[in-house]
Amino acid sequence: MSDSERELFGGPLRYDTGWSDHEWAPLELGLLSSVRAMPRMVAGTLRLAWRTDRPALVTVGIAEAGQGLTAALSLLVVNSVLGSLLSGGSAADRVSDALPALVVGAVVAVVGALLASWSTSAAGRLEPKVERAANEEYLRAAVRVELEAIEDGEFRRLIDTAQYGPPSARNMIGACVATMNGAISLLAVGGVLTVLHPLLLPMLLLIAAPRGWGAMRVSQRRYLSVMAWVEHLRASRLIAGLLTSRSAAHEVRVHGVGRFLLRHYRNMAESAETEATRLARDKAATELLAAALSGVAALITYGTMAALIMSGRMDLAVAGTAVVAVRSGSASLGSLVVTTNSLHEESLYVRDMERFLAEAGDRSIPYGGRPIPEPTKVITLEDVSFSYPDRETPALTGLSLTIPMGSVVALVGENGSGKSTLVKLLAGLHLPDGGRLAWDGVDIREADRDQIFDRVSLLTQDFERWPVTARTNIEIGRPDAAEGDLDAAARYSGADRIAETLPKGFHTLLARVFRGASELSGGQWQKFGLARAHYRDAQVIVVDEPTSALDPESEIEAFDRIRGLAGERRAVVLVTHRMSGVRHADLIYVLHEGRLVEQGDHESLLAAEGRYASMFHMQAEQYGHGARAGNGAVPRQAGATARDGLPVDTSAEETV
Ligand SMILES: Nc1ncnc2c1ncn2[C@@H]1O[C@H](COP(=O)(O)OP(=O)(O)OP(=O)(O)O)[C@@H](O)[C@H]1O
Repeated sequence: MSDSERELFGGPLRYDTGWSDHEWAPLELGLLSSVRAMPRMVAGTLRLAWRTDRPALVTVGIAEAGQGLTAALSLLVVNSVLGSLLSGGSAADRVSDALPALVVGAVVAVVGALLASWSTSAAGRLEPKVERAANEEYLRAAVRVELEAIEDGEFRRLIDTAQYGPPSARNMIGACVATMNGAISLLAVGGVLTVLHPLLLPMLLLIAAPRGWGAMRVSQRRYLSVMAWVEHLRASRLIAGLLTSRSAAHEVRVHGVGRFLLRHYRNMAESAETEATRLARDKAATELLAAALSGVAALITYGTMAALIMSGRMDLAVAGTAVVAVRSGSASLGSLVVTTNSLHEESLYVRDMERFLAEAGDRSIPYGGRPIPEPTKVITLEDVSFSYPDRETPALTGLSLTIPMGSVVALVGENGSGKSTLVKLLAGLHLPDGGRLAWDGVDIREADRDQIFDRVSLLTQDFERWPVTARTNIEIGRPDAAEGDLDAAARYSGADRIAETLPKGFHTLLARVFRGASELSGGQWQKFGLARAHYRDAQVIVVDEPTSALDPESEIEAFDRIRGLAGERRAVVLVTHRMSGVRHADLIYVLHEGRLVEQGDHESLLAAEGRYASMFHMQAEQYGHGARAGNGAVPRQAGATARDGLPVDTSAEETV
């Protein structure tokens, strides 16, 4: 770590995401522990593949076992050929003796090649299927979990890590096939050697073990080097990004941050180079040590073999076969180490995904439940309380109120008073901790939640700006509708006029990052949001701060339109800090610290001179219009609007 990393970031720059927990995974396994962990990892992959495409898996299995058999057969062929070549007689006789075995060897080699390509094609078929199946399982589980799980930081980390599960499951197929291949060839070679001479197998292990250890160590060193580079690279990319970013451009120039960061950039590059040199030296030393150990083992093995041959206890042909076997066996072991390592790393992500699926299953929104009467007449809350898991003070306490259909209900209160939380409870996104929330007498805990979702239209402050076309941005309000009235929805909110100005009208992509796309202003987006809420055509329409980005004229229009959404069978629940929008609501609920403190219509609440009245007057007085003089009437014609769209008392204005 460089001084600059210490000074700028307080240490190495590591991500605080779920996947970063596994960044060091390849260093966790030693030679023995990887052998021990192999059956578990292979079994996990096989289970996944079995669920996805059994014929392909069986094909891979047969082809791999067949390849093991061909490896064993080819060793026996080598033994037989060497036996013929080293026997007595003329050279021509010896070669013609060896000919049948050579032909068998050629056939075995062809069969082996065919089996290898059969296995490759079946594994290639299996891999994308496994990834797709795992991806679908992951995404299906993710969209069904309760909102509370989504808001839980630990669970979010799990969702984040689990997204790497599907590609890892795919990679595991390849790694598993390679591991199986290595293990089967090793077994085949071991089996043949044992048959040829009982001492040959221990000799193979003796010579192959240092190679395996060396391969494992070199791969770990290489990984360590990559990781050291990654952290440096990450830090220098961050600095380079800041130096060229638009948002930092002002301070980079005026405050001299450019010079400061450039100095650190150079400092980090220098220490990265020093580290790279050190690692290269270390790697070379490890490789040398592994080669020396392997050389010593080879010396012992070949020395023993020579002694055995000279004492007549080993046939020369067997010794020749053993040399070939030892070479191919140690190569198999080397690649086995590498593939087991990657199998281990990938399996960690697959395990995370399995953990996610299990937890998501426990935290998912249940299917089915009691049906809700159609159409709903009223939503009632009786003594409802709700706390967020990580908060000590409840967000809502003892809340009793009703939302009758056919009315406009406004929720007002200071920041953090619980309005948005109440909205989430109404929409069925959270369940109350205490009390009862019922749709026409059906408690939400027992109700069919999908039916509730179906009857709610949600336009929140941070409603989604989908990176799709303008048209789909409205139609996504009810994505499965056979045919909705797009024109009426767009006309309703004024989105039609915005679409006219877009290069491809309603077919314009709304996402600045893509070529040919357009971006809307905040207020224009809100009009699309309103159109979406209209298009959804639901029974309960919840609008949370719908006008914060609108200009005064549009805001007044928007409030009129939102009120217009209410019908005999519909209710509009309006959350806003703009008191001008609240005035015409049929019912106003005033929340304070999670409790309902006042309720009534605008006139009665003003007359009560309580919290609502003081909030209303305070907002009006801010603009110096002496709202207390009148009843706080808000002009409904754009011409008489205050410049910022806040309540204006026209009679007071005349006085002023
Ligand atoms: N996802 C959350 N996790 C934990 N606490 C939350 C969460 N959302 C809101 N809260 C807390 O619950 C309380 C009520 O918040 P809520 O968002 O319902 O208030 P609000 O009246 O809508 O506020 P605002 O006017 O600022 O939108 C606050 O104390 C807030 O900090």
